[in-house]
Amino acid sequence: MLSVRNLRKTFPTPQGPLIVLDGVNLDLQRGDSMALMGESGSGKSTLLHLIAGLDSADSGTILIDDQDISRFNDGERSRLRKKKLGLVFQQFNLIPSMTVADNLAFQARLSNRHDPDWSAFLAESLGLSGLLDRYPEQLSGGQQQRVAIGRTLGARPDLVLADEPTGNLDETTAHEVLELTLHLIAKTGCGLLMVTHSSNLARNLNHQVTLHRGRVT
Ligand SMILES: Nc1ncnc2c1ncn2[C@@H]1O[C@H](COP(=O)(O)OP(=O)(O)OP(=O)(O)O)[C@@H](O)[C@H]1O
Repeated sequence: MLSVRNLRKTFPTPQGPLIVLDGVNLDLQRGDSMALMGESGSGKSTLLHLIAGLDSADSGTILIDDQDISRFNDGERSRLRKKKLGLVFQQFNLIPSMTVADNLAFQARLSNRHDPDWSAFLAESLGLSGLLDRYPEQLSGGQQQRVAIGRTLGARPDLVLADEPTGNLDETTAHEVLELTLHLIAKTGCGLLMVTHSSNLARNLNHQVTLHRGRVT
């Protein structure tokens, strides 16, 4: 479902162009999970942003379900994000003025895919059923990230892109949140590409790749 070919990205800097991605190739099938690792500054977030259509590559192709999104204009990219992609970040990015229930339903409502049964199933699976009337500031970090993951899966994305989703959590909580996420990813059959610095966490995903000197190894 995701196929990245020969992706190149440079950033202009006062010292000249900085080559961050120098011919990246990557494949991810539906229902599969992949950990994207690499040292700080190796280009992991840059790659995720390109796949999410938040930035443009210099050259190369990004096929999502056989559509080359690197040729998409801004409107097409934003429609793609709404219809097919789910994004999860290290910062939970919940809406502080909304309850857990409304945060959970937010993405699905935006995509016209709100399904109360699916929402209730996600809340139950993520251990959030007893917290639906609370506000984000009344939750722990792990609970907040579980809401963020439920909000993303609520819209039934085909591909979830997660940038250090457990980076703000302690190790035990990070493992718990990841386990729940992988269980739900398997249940929905979507793909997961997750940036992590932790080889302990990466081990739980089906595939592990590393970005080094602009390439995936
Ligand atoms: N908009 C930009 N302009 C110039 N340089 C940039 C820009 N965005 C990122 N970079 C540079 O590109 C390189 C890759 O950054 P990126 O954030 O993708 O790395 P990363 O692997 O995600 O790092 P970390 O693990 O620290 O989050 C870094 O050297 C960074 O300074």
